[in-house]
Amino acid sequence: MIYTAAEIKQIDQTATQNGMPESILMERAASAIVPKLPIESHSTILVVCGTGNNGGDGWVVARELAVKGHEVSVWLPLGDSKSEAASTHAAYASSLVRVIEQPVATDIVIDALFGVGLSGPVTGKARDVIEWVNQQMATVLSIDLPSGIPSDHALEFDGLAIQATRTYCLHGYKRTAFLNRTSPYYGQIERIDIGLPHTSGWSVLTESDFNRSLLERDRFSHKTDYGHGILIGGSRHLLGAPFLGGRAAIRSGIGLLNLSVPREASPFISTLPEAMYNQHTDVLEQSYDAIAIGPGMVEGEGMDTIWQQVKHQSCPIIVDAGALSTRRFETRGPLILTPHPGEFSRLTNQSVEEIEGDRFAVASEFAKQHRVHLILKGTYTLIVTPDGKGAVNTVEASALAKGGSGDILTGILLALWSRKGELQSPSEQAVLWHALAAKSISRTIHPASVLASDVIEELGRI
Ligand SMILES: NC(=O)C1=CN([C@@H]2O[C@H](COP(=O)(O)OP(=O)(O)OC[C@H]3O[C@@H](n4cnc5c(N)ncnc54)[C@H](OP(=O)(O)O)[C@@H]3O)[C@@H](O)[C@H]2O)[C@H](O)CC1
Ligand SMILES: [K+]
Repeated sequence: MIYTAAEIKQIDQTATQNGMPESILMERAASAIVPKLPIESHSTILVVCGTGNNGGDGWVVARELAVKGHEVSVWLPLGDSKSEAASTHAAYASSLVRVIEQPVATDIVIDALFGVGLSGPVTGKARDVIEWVNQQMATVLSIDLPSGIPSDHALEFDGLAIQATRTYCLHGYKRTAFLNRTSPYYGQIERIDIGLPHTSGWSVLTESDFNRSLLERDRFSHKTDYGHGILIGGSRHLLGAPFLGGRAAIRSGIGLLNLSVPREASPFISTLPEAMYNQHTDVLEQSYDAIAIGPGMVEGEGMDTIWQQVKHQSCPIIVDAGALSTRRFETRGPLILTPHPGEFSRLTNQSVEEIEGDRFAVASEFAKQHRVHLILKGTYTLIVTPDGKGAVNTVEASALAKGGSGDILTGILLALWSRKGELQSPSEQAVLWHALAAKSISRTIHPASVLASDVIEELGRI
């Protein structure tokens, strides 16, 4: 689960009001973190504590490590704790550890300077402290967040934060763990359960969330059980995209596929004989289980006429690439938009920087406002439902950073949305499958060298 700072504070406050004091939560955090710390018996440890509750967590971790016999120093560069819970822990812990005035080089630095209480870019003496930590050769282990990293968005982030080796995120992840600008500071991330209830609208997708039964087939099934979709794509100069999407749809198990392509694509039809063909100028007569429109399309070239027909269909409609260029949100069935940040910038009139700096909020707002399913592509693709809730894909695959990848995702989406509503979250599963196939093929072919078609062939191998 992923939380904003305000959500964490709310959960914290509810717990406190119902008899679960912050000091106990700190205790829980520390006892969950300490066994996970990559610390050897001879390691020297410096815990850098700030004045808030993040510092309080640091104090309890320091105490526990000292009790276990480690050599621990605590540095309070910003002065004594201001929080009551943290001060209580500090009072006892300071009798067990060495409190130092000047920092010394150690093997391990535990960063408990700032957590979700940081607001805006770091000011004052803390800037020097962060720079000092970043100059050390030590393994840096951050509690909750790498200090200096904001929790929710990167819009005001000025680049000054602790570079962690590893970050232990309390209760849930923070949004900035999945933004391009801030995620590198986290190092490896690990979530720490502190026994609070989960209430977030955002979840994290990992490899284990991929539903492997997607690939199962009933021995008595028929092609119509797996859906009939149509992919409309291509333009005079972009003829490959619909074929990539179509092949991906077939490799993702679609029962029947129509490809609607421009007349100029005729020479390529023999490359995908498994599909049935239409031309863009044909009337959409049949009803389909899902429609995908856009790969390789450009504005003009009959797009408006095609859209007029498509929008009256009541099945799910996946809109990608060229078909995203105009704001078409009125459909009878579910509408699934798949922009990359540049396309999303044109849809929202916000800059790419604004979108990338605050993806979760911008994507959620847009999905709610237009009542659409949104797949905002990127290293951490967001999959948002019309209620503004969503998931972030954390299966990273650098092989996807090339032309053709989006067409493949559209094909997988078409196949999964065609399956007559039997799947729980077709968009999430499609994004995962796409990333897993790319990750899998990258084990035998270097990611820089992987072709979009290689990813398609891998779909059936994971
Ligand atoms: N439910 C949970 O997950 C729990 C998490 N816990 C931990 O508590 C912190 C949050 O603690 P909080 O006290 O709210 O805040 P911090 O410790 O992160 O930081 C507060 C101090 O930061 C100073 N500050 C704020 N902004 C700036 C800035 N731009 N530059 C410099 N300094 C800044 C602020 O100082 P002021 O003098 O301005 O007030 C505060 O002193 C959370 O992250 C977890 O680690 C709890 O353990 C309980 C449960
Ligand atoms: K921290």
